[in-house]
This record gives sequence, structure tokens and C-alpha cells, in this order.
Amino acid sequence: MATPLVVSEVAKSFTMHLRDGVRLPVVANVSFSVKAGECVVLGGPSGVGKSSILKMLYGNYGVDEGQILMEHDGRLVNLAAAEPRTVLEVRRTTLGYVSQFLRVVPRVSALDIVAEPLQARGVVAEEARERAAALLAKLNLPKELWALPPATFSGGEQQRVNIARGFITDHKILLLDEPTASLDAKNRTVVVEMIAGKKAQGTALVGIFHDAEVRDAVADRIIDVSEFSPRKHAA
Ligand SMILES: Nc1ncnc2c1ncn2[C@@H]1O[C@H](COP(=O)(O)OP(=O)(O)OP(=O)(O)O)[C@@H](O)[C@H]1O
Repeated sequence: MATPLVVSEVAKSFTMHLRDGVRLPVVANVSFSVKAGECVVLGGPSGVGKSSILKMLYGNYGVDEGQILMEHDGRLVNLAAAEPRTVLEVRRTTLGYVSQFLRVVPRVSALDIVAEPLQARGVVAEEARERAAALLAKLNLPKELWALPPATFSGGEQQRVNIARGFITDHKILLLDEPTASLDAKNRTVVVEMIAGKKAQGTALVGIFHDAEVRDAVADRIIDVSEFSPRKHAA
């Protein structure tokens, strides 16, 4: 499909249960679409709702109104209304996510953490590990770390393991939450190249990048999330 992701009139507010159920509107009328091979960056000031939109797109946050349409397995799925089982199925094969921080699994090596999403899609262990090793090498993770669980790694080392895990599959839609925040200039450049590679393969990307240089290097379009501020719509 030429447009793998269509977001239509999505609205979200948080209910503060510890404050007498006060409702805090965050975004309203969020509408945009992302074409195959395009990288859309969510911009705007701190607290405007960028991460909340990304979490709704991944199905981590519920959606009050609107639709999040994704082409999955030859059909259209509205992730905003999908059953948890469907959300998990879409995540396995269509929708990838690189979070800001690695979720460390005790006793599992960096190499196996990176190889796991491929094995979950049926690739044999040896090939999955080879591809994981190639990505870790590309991201300059020292080889002596590959067999170790990343719990003791530095912030930038953990982030590179996380990026490798998110980029190893060929998901058609990839969400990136500040993937370069803890990286040095050399590795930021590697990630910019990896994003360009995904675009060339036809992946639709949505990301948050606070680093202006990275943002300008990867973005085809920047959406100012202030446009979706409920206060703006009420005015
Ligand atoms: N789980 C939550 N419960 C209550 N309020 C939340 C929750 N998540 C986010 N918010 C609120 O929603 C608003 C938007 O937060 P969000 O993290 O989406 O902003 P952001 O644009 O990503 O900010 P930043 O650039 O600082 O990361 C903020 O006012 C925040 O306090």
C-alpha cells in the first residue's frame, strides 16, 4: 500500500483519578498520513503531546476518538479499536517501535535481544544471530559486549542495542521515540543512514527527534503537534 498509516481525527485526554477524575485534554483532531518511504517527524514544544501520539500509534495508550488505520496482512486494521490480540499480531509483523530506553531482560545477551524479533517471525536462530551481529557491528557496539546482558551497559550502548532490535525486522511502519538521544555524533550519523535505508525500502516512519541536525537530515515533513492542541480548537 502506498499509504501504510492514516490517522484520522484522533483525540486523547487523561483522567486524573487521584484528582477527583479531572480530565486533562492533550490532543484533538489529530489527522495525518504517512506514505511508504516517508519519514514524518512530530515536532513542537515540550508537553504538547508528541510522545502521547506515538504511544497511541503503538497501542500503548487508548484513544478517545478517531481512527488509526494500518495496512496489515492485506487488510485494513483500525488500531484505535483493535482487540489486544490483534494489536500484538500487528506489532509482530507490521508495526515496529524503537523506544527511548531498552527494556532489559535479565540474563539474555545483547545479541539475543537483537535477534529475538527475527526469531519470533520464524527466522532460524543462526541466521537471526548473524544479522543481529551485523547490526551491532554497524552501530559500533564493542564485540566483547555482545554476549553480555545489557543491564550494566552505558546509556548509549543500551540505546544502540535497542535501535538494532527495532531495525532488524522489515516492519512496514516504524515508530521512533528519540532514538539518538544518548548517542555520540558518529553513531548519530549511523542511525541517520539506517533511517535512510528504511526509507529506501519503503518503510513508513514516524519519529520524535529533539536533535535539530538529525531531524533535518531524516524528516520529509515535520508536523507541529501544537496544531492538535485542544485549546487551539476551543479558541
Ligand atoms: N500517562 C499520563 N497520565 C497523565 N498525563 C499524561 C500522561 N502521559 C502524558 N501526560 C500529559 O500529557 C501531556 C503531553 O505529554 P507528552 O509526553 O505526550 O508530551 P511531549 O510533547 O512528548 O513532551 P516532551 O517533548 O517533553 O517529551 C503532558 O502535559 C503530560 O503531563
